[in-house]
Amino acid sequence: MNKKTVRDIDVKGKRVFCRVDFNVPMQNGVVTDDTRIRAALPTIQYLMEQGAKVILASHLGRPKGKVVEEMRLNAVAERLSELLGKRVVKTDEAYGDAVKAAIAEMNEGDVLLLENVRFYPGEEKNDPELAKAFAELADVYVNDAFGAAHRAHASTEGIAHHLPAVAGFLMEKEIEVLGKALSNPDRPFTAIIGGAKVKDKIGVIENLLDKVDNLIIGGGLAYTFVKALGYEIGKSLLEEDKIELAKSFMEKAKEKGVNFYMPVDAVVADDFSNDANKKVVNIDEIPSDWEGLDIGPKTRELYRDVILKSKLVIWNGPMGVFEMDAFAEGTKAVAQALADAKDTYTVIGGGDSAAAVEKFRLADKMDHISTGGGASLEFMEGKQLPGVVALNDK
Ligand SMILES: Nc1ncnc2c1ncn2[C@@H]1O[C@H](COP(=O)(O)OP(=O)(O)O)[C@@H](O)[C@H]1O
Ligand SMILES: O=C(OP(=O)(O)O)[C@H](O)COP(=O)(O)O
Repeated sequence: MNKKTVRDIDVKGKRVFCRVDFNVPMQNGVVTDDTRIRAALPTIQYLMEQGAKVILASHLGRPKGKVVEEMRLNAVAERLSELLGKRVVKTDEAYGDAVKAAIAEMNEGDVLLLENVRFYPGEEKNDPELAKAFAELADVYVNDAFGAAHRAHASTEGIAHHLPAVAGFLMEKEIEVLGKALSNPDRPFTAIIGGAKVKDKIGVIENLLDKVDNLIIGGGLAYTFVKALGYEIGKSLLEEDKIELAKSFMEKAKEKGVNFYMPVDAVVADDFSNDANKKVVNIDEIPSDWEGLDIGPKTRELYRDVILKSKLVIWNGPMGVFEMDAFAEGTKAVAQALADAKDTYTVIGGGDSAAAVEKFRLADKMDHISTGGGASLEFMEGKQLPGVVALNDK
């Protein structure tokens, strides 16, 4: 990465404003998945060891510029305290006199967590006044919030123009791993794209066709491609106005010599429910009243073979409606193949794919699970991430 990192600056005795992505799932005021908090620990612990006063800032959810009680960061501060084995002070605001007073009390190595930065309308608008107010709290800015790096907000972008601005270790690792995957990939290089956000992901496919040897399509996304081949897809997910684009991608794949893999069979159901009647059919035999909710057994085998022969695989988006056990087998099979592919570097991106890998207890078998869904996709599309661009060059 051509950006400075925490290693390139002296932080001893300095107040460090460190933007993290603590946008974690919560239920009834309890953090239900602390992956993103744990992912930021190396940077936080490094700053503590170096004698910095660590001021952490994050968003949680989308409160739209207002205080939403359930989106306060108190539970996050508690979880972080447990993980660090040290009390983390939490302020009820993210800037202003009370916050300044709390910071003035800090000793070297102390950690303080500001309130949800999205409680202020200026955050998402990247308001220069708010960016300045954040900057006034500190001497140095560190961005370790890879998951929010595709957002040009006051705490991810604006503030970087007022202070020495460097990347944290998580940011560095994400950019390095994803960058390596795209710039100098080990081959065969395979991308697996699934999930349901057809509109968001179709752009990624076009870009990936310039880079990969194999492109595997699954999940709800696949049916627009099946339709493009002229087959009946029943009530399966369809993005009607993307059919022509899907056709053009299949042609582009042929021109470029990219192996384009689509499901050859599917698990279809007569209802979108775990208890629906279901059966396995060939992909050109989907009954008109049924919908495809998972890839079938032949497809699972085909995809497994491709994965095992690959040296690098990036995976974004589940193969089926894995939240329902009846349609989880396809996603599980792909996750298992990735876990079994010992000589293959595996990168998982996207909230649901990461959750699926966790659900099947295979997370520790993957080489890299990205903390950013939208961010990793935008990065893989070749877009510049504003949160990274704003940091100081090496
Ligand atoms: N065949 C399908 N039909 C409908 N929804 C599907 C299908 N396959 C997967 N999905 C849904 O796609 C969702 C995840 O899609 P998406 O948000 O694009 O993935 P990610 O979060 O990994 O980027 C899951 O909730 C899953 O149930
Ligand atoms: O959870 C996040 O994005 P993701 O679901 O795409 O991984 C990030 O914290 C960014 O949140 P946002 O999409 O509300 O800006």
